[in-house]
Amino acid sequence: MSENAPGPYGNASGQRDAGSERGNGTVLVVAAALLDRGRLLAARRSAPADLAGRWELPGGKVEPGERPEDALVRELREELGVEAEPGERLPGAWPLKPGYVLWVWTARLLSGEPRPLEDHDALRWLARAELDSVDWLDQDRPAVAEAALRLPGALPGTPRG
Ligand SMILES: Nc1nc2c([nH]c(=O)n2[C@H]2C[C@H](O)[C@@H](COP(=O)(O)OP(=O)(O)OP(=O)(O)O)O2)c(=O)[nH]1
Repeated sequence: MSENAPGPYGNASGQRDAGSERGNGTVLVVAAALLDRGRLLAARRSAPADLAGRWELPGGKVEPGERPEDALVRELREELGVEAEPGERLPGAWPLKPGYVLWVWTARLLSGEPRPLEDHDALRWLARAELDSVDWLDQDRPAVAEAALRLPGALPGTPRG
């Protein structure tokens, strides 16, 4: 996989975190579809005000020179207090606010129990049928739908077999 910033969003404008830019003006945000015992971890943001109270996949911005997978491991350690191992990258690159793009990996817990140490004030493990029970950030919904495909159990209304 390319280590470079995703291309299609390179001309996006708006306020950005210059320290996290990856050379084409796009800030790469990495997040985890942390999967454990058939459930996905959802995290409720505590800041900034416009995102607080909404649910997301835990993660954060890739720092200059940092490999995205390393950033993911670092963010999960800082935010949740766990050691985790990235698995597959979900197909897709999802635009967030202007100038930010989201890449998501599945991840599995190696040690620790997630706690909302930073950026979040609540965590929930959700089975596939429970994914709609939290108010996801709008921009996260496509990534969550992709992650849902990695959870066991049919979606309501999906024919079996
Ligand atoms: N981590 C994460 N951020 C998301 C998601 N969806 C979404 O719009 N964002 C936005 C929120 C922030 O504007 C930006 C990521 O910032 P962050 O605050 O999580 O990153 P960070 O831990 O590196 O931040 P910082 O406090 O070090 O600046 O992307 C998501 O699912 N996960």
